[in-house]
Amino acid sequence: MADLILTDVSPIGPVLIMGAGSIGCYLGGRLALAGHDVHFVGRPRVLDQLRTNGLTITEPDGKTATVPADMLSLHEDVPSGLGISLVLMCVKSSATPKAATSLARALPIGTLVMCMQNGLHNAEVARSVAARLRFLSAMVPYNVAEIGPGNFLRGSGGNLALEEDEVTNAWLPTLAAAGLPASTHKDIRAVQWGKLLLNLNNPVNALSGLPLRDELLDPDLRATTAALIEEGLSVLAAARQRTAKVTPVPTSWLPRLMRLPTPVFKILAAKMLKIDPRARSSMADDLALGRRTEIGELCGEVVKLAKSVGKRAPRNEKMLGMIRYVELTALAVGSPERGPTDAAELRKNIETAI
Ligand SMILES: NC(=O)C1=CN([C@@H]2O[C@H](COP(=O)(O)OP(=O)(O)OC[C@H]3O[C@@H](n4cnc5c(N)ncnc54)[C@H](OP(=O)(O)O)[C@@H]3O)[C@@H](O)[C@H]2O)C=CC1
Ligand SMILES: CC(C)(CO)C(=O)C(=O)O
Repeated sequence: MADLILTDVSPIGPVLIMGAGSIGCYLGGRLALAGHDVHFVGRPRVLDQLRTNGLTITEPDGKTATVPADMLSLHEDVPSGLGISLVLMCVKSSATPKAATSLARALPIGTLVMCMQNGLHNAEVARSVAARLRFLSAMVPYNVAEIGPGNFLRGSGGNLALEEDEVTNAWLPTLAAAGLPASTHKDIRAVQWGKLLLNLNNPVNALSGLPLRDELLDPDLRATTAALIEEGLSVLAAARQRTAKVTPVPTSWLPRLMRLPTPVFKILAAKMLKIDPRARSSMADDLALGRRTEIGELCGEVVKLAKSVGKRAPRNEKMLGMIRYVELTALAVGSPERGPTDAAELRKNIETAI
């Protein structure tokens, strides 16, 4: 039953979603449900599902709504001449250069592109290949998973964070009215680093083969993530890089919190555990589909920052190597050939990395 309602067409110009995947379909779906003219650029694999089933959005409280297939504007290439007023860049980081190039070929000079991706440098990378467009950074705090054909579930909470600029400030009411509350931030880099520290859980989640909630309830897996975050925090301190708080508790508390016994963790981290039991990390999706992951944009950034201040980050180096190995052997985690990584062994590997 549809609990959310398609509303009237809005006064702003069309929005283009570059990369119709989990995040793109959720954000674009919310805007379409609010009556905006949304154009989705994606792969036939995803677009065919949307053509057959429409686009369904499910919220954490179970509320669901569908944009019918005949109301979706789906494209395999970036369309030109539509007067696009905003692009949401939702491809994985490794796809940014190609996606930015395609956008620049089709869209007018100065078109606003908000990079909604994890990691730190997508906007700069995009600018370096497509300087004629206006790329800004943003951060998505919540998880989105495809739970059925064309059905995208937001599995956790939080508000979008956008790089502060007069143009992003102007978009806030529109986004909020579409159910996408957002705030703007002068120091978006600090926000991105805060999110990156949380994303150090992505490889642990991906290797575990478990949904996020189950993974966070395993003490060895939590301790593995805690070890990666702890190292990240010490590198950030050495580099004097600020991080913004992106969780209910300050990021610096996370290692201690995550090492608590599970019954205590369950109580103290109750808000953090408000995750749909089906939610998994974006890196788990990548490994399951045999795709390149964003490990270089996550653990790789900690390793790079450490080098820049004459240090090393052995735990993040180790995790980077482990994920690269899985990518190279291209066997899905959880498949009979590979199986999930043993939690206690993973913890030992990371905690003792030198
Ligand atoms: N999923 C989540 O819960 C969260 C994800 N993020 C971040 O958001 C970003 C997007 O993640 P997510 O939505 O999970 O990724 P998905 O892989 O689900 O979606 C991206 C889609 O874009 C497609 N694509 C890539 N390049 C192009 C192109 N040039 N033209 C058309 N389509 C293209 C991809 O196809 P193909 O696979 O063929 O490349 C894929 O279908 C990532 O940086 C991720 O870290 C942030 C917060 C939460
Ligand atoms: C929301 C979160 C932290 C979930 O792991 C994420 O960013 C991801 O899956 O990439």
